Parts: sequence; C-alpha cells; structure tokens
Amino acid sequence: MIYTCTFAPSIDYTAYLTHFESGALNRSDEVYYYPGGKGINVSRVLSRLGLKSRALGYAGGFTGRFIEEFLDAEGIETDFIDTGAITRINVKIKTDQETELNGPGPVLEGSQLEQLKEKIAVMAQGDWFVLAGSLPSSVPTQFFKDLADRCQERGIHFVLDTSGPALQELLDTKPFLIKPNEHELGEMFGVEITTQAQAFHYASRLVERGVQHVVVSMGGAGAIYASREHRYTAQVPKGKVVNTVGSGDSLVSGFIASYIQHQDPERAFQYGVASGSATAFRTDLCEQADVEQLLPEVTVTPFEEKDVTK
Ligand SMILES: Nc1ncnc2c1ncn2[C@@H]1O[C@H](COP(=O)(O)OP(=O)(O)OP(=O)(O)O)[C@@H](O)[C@H]1O
Ligand SMILES: O=P(O)(O)OC[C@@]1(O)O[C@H](CO)[C@@H](O)[C@@H]1O
Repeated sequence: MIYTCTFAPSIDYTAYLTHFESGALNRSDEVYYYPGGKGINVSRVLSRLGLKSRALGYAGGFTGRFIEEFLDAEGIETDFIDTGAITRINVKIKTDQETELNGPGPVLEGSQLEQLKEKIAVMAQGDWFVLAGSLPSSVPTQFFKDLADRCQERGIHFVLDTSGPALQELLDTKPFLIKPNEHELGEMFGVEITTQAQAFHYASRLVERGVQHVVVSMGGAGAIYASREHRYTAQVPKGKVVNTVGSGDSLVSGFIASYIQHQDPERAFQYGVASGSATAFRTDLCEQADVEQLLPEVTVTPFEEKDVTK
C-alpha cells in the first residue's frame, strides 16, 4: 500500500487573469478549486496512473470537508485527522507569471500526533510512506524522525518531499527518495544552484549521507538523478506551460508508479519527468494519456563529470 501524508493540505484557489496589479481591484477571467498540498497531489496523480493510495494527514472545517469529498469522488481513500479548524486556502494567481499565497499549516496537539502514529502502525514491509509538503512548526522535528525511523526499521519506502529545517535532520534517516527543486537543494547547503553540475555536486553529498535516490527538478531547465550507482540528466519536453503547481508532486508520483512496476531508476526518472511536464501543461494535474504521450520526448542521458564546463 502507498500512504501519502500531508500535514498542511489546502484548497488551491487558482485565478487566471491577463494582468495583476498589486494594491488595485483585479478581476479574474477563470478560477479553479482543487484539493492541494503535496501529499494529496501525489495521491491524485497516483490514482490517474492507476495506483491506489491512502491519503493521510490533517484537515478540518468546510475546506477540509471539500478536500475529503473531492478525493472521495475521485476514488481516493482518505483517513484525515480532524484539526477542529479550517484548513487553509492557498491562492495561486496566474498571469504571464505565477504568484502564490500559501496559508499557514495547522497547529497540532500531542493527541492529534498520537492519532497519526496509530494510523501508520499498520504499515508493513514493502509499503510506501510519502511525507510531502510543509511541516508545521508546532510539531517537534523528533516526531518526523520517529516516523522516518519506523519506516527504515520496517523496510518501508520512505519518500520525502519537504523543505525547511526538519528536512536536514530527516536526511539522516536514509530516505528512499527525495525530490528537492534546485532552490530547495541550495537552501540545504546555503548556496545558490544554477547549473546541473552544481546540482549533481550537492545531490551526491545527499547520496553520501544515505539517501538512496535523489531527483533534483529544475523547472523548464530539466532535472537530474543521482544514486550510488547512477547519474542521469533529463531534458524536459517543450510545450505551453499553463500551471506548474503540483508538477514536482507529479514527478514524485510518476517516479514511484514506474519504480513499482519495473524497479528501474532510469525509467522511473524518465516517467517522473514526463509526469511533471504533463502537469505543467494543464490547469489540473496530469492524466496518464498525457504522460505516455510526452514520454518519448523526455531524453535521459548518463551524466559524465567530464561533459561539464563549470
Ligand atoms: N517550463 C516547463 N516546461 C516543461 N516541464 C516543466 C516546466 N516547469 C516544470 N516542468 C516539469 O515539472 C517538473 C517539476 O518542476 P519544478 O522543478 O518546478 O518542481 P517544483 O518546484 O517542486 O514544483 P511544485 O512545488 O510547484 O510542485 C520538472 O522536472 C518538469 O518535468
Ligand atoms: O505550503 P507547502 O506545503 O510547502 O506547499 C503547498 C502547495 O503550494 O504545494 C502544492 C504544490 O506542490 C500545492 O497544491 C499547495 O498549495
């Protein structure tokens, strides 16, 4: 079973307009409401790729109900813990640029954290646990470390896609996969990353620390993959970018879906990148047919240090 866990879900309210002026009344041409939060996006894309998952995490209020009902209508199993408060609404403004305003995550108490522990006590060897999205500052980092350690002890694939201070400490729990973008990877090391060579350099340091598969997404500039055995780069397909929100999560889903089928990291990387781009080219998350169509356009090549001019 694949479990996704979103501590801070959202409704993503996305408004499309030709021009946005800060400090003025703006009117949008089109708006969309989707359940959001990185783990939830992973569950939604997995479902489109034909894989069942259970979406765990914290939700509450009328927005929490909207998220649960929406996922239920898509046939996705949910098991959220009630926060007793309204789940955030994240505002995404699309003009020729993308502007985002994300709300704060929930404030959680010890008893609510205990409930999550009970829900994941049933996980078994070979299962997947995808911890994705921002982690509330009200939760001690040790709690996430305990979750990750439990995965490691029981042979559960631990996939980590988050940012911020907890990420550093969680790296020592040897996750199966992490997928920072180049900015998040740079933050981890206090540097700015602008080239694939730099991304490989720092991704390799994560591999040395024990992360099994590192994918660094670099938006339209492609992506890189590093593990102990292999290093690859991928070019992304060309297309009209409509909405990149959730494209990183789609990459994670595509990687997992392909890896489960073939246990081949190169194929999983290619399928992941195709899934990310398929999402970037739509208003909502990708469908399997889009991914399959883009797949041949994603070229994956082995990375050789000597190919790089720094
Ligand atoms: N301009 C683009 N053209 C083609 N594909 C893109 C573009 N931008 C993003 N993608 C696809 O989406 C993947 C993830 O993109 P990105 O690096 O922006 O992730 P991210 O910052 O984690 O995204 P998010 O947090 O919004 O989900 C890329 O590897 C690529 O496959
Ligand atoms: O505030 P966080 O948890 O870092 O990110 C939340 C979010 O921006 O990430 C998803 C896209 O990856 C969106 O669905 C959601 O609104």
